[in-house]
Amino acid sequence: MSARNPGTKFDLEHISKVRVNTQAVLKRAQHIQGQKIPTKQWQAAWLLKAVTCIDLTTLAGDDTPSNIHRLCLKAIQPVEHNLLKKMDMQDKVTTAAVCVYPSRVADAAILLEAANSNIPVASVATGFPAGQTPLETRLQEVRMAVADGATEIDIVINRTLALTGQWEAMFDEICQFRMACGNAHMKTILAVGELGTFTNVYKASMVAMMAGSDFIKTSTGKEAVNATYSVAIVMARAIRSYYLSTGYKVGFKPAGGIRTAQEALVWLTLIKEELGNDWLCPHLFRLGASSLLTDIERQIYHHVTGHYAAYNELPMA
Ligand SMILES: O=C[C@H](O)COP(=O)(O)O
Repeated sequence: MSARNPGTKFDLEHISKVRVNTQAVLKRAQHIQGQKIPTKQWQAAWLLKAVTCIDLTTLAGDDTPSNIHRLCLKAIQPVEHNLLKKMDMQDKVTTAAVCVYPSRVADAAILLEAANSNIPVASVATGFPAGQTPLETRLQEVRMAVADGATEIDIVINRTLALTGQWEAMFDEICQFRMACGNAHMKTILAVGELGTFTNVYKASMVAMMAGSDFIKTSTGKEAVNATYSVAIVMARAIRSYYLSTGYKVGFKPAGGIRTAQEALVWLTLIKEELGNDWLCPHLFRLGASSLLTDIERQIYHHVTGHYAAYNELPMA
């Protein structure tokens, strides 16, 4: 991770002045989508970069110790060794983190320690996904996840406070979550699909960063609308503006519904264009995804071998 963001004082004047130009954002998003993604010869390398930025996630009601173990083993070796060798990759490639519910943190932490891996365990918390539980319960959840071994905490904001314009109250809550995180890095999920306007998304991004978030994250993956390119542009502009005024680089994590290698390439392009190369690393960019890796593996296999035979699938006669 880069230097921790210590946060700033709550700046009501700055927050009240924010007005986002929706048309300009939509136009920019269209432009990014129409951009040429990396040429074929570079795509395997870009896809490998995407793998190293994935928070490999399972957030399901039927999660058990065994599927958490499988998730961790996949995070330790996300791409087959032979393929890496063919790409002249000597380094170990792992995903950036695993991301699980608080009750499953210990399962992941114990397995990763036994496997001698330092892949961080990220835990969602604070009443994920809706955040509609009492503040004390939400704080307690953060403390328990940290005690069980999570070194990254993905908190959800209180959308009620955002939608009723109580930005300072939201700032105060996030500051308390930050305290409860201790040394763990804090990613703040805005649940953009429930914030109504781009202006609210920008304001929520700013408040989250002022309160000391190390990352801002689009979505829980459980809202009807999750990570979109237009919302990402709004959040990236807020990150850039916060960096210019404080000198601190806050990370960005799109999450929810990201399933294909092609989308991963667009996300990397967007970050490169909006925030620059510094952000193209796991310290400042994560892809939150439960089912993206399979397609990336398939595409890497295709690029390396020249075949489109379905990787990890039975060959057709
Ligand atoms: O935080 C990560 C998201 O919950 C993952 O969403 P997804 O299951 O749609 O990939």
